[in-house]
Amino acid sequence: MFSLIVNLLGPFLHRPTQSSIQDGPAYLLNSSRSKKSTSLTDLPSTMASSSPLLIRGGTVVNDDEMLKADVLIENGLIKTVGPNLDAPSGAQIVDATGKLVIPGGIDPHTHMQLPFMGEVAVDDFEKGTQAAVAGGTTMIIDFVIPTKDSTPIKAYKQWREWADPKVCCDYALSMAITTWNENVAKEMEIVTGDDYGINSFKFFLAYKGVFMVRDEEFYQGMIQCAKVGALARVHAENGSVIEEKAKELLAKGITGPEGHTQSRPEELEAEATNRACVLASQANCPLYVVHVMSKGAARAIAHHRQKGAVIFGEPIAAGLATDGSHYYNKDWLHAARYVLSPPLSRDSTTPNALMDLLAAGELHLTATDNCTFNCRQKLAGKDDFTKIPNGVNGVEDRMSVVWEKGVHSGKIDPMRFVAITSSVAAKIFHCYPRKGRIAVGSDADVVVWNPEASRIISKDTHHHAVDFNIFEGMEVHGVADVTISRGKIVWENGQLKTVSGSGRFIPLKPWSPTVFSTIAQRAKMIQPRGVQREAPQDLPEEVEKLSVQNKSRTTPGGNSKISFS
Ligand SMILES: NC(=O)NCCC(=O)O
Ligand SMILES: [Zn+2]
Ligand SMILES: [Zn+2]
Repeated sequence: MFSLIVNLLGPFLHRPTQSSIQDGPAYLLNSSRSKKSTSLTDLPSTMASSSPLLIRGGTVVNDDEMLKADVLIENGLIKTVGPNLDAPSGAQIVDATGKLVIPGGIDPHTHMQLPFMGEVAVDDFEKGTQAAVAGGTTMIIDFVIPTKDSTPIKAYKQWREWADPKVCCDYALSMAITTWNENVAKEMEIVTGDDYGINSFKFFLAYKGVFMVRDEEFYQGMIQCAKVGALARVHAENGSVIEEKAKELLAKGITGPEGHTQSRPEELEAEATNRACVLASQANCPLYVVHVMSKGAARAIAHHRQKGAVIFGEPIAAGLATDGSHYYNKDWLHAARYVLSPPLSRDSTTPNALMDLLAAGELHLTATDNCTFNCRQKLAGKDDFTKIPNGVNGVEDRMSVVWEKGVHSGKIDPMRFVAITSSVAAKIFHCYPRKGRIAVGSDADVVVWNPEASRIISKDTHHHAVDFNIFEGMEVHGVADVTISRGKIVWENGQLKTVSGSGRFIPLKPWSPTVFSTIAQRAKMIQPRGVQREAPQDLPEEVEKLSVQNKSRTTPGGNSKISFS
């Protein structure tokens, strides 16, 4: 299969002597952030002093090229990319013959140790990032989610305290806006500054009473996003109608996990996605729709993009590889394991359709929404499906699932694979080419990917803390043989070699050019326009008389009491 792909892609395979970063963001090289920031002069001693690594004999794959080249890594960075490189003294050699050398995966949507629905997700920042690197992902973007009575900055500090000592690969943060007031607007501006490194905000249109915001709050939040150069992200479902439907189902005695999917029909995802796109256009704000689970939602995104809106669509591994038939399984626990929101599609053709849209460029990148609750935690909803903690695994298996459904099935080539698992995320979140590219000067987050190997996914062999796997028994081709994080091997020969806390926080700058170039220009074109007029004159006498008569006239059947003010 792989040799076939290489032959087909012959014209793309060139052999430059060296690749280089053209537009590396200078701020990353002289950052003056807190201890856990990304300054390259502030690497942990384990990394700074690690021996050079030479990856030999592989095919380097970026989102726009495939080339036979060796990759030399020193001090956590890619030092050289080129053919037949000499090994510096003391270098460790990684043999990549017959394999691909790809940028480490970036999962832009995870919830490690999220407190949610009365439970805390069991994959914490340590287990979650270990699972990530075991599957070839070397960076996650997790969400700070303030409760309604907290503040963005307080919550941000909490997330950093949770993550910094535990992460085994690099990570960044996105932030949810769960309430709206002047202080929130002010803190949004603060956290997009250098000291915090947030460049996207997520709005929930679901989870009423918990995280959900009203349309006017969402609209105001997006206006603020556009002002501070941040991307708006949205969980698009109609939370108010979902709540009503859930009550109806419970009243009819439907208490099992099948009620979860029936209370959240796909139309409610499509409606909210469409609404989010409309409101984003009104706010002239770029929009990123997380976990696109249905054809209707994808269609809404495509419709608005065709009208020129800047919108990105993110399907997740679960939605690409499983469907909603599980909710009707006779075994309650089996069905409950698949409860996430929006739910898996009940249309069994949806997973393939979502992959087709990724192939066609109508959807743009993949994530996981990794948010794991074990069987005991899922049982919190045994008498009422609305109490089953929402969330599933994915961070370990995403790369293999996307390879299987995309490349192995012949829908996409390895370059598109790199794009939708890594480079597009790096571009959207403004850390490209530091991340998401094999190039001189980039962070040495590199995976030796074996396109010929296959594995069977199972809870018995995965590295998550959770006690089941929604992909259980699935055979996937494409396996991470070696994962390198910041120049250190963290996964090899089926063994983790991680150090807790060795991952770094990656501050993300606002005004990503991938996201904002058209938005900024459009802002200039759509300034509100007033009309210069003479001051209104008094009405001519005969018109004045007529309007007095009209006021006193009664219509047949009486005057309407309806007021439109
Ligand atoms: N998706 C899900 O069911 N759980 C995590 C929270 C969210 O992203 O909605
Ligand atoms: Zn969500
Ligand atoms: Zn999520």
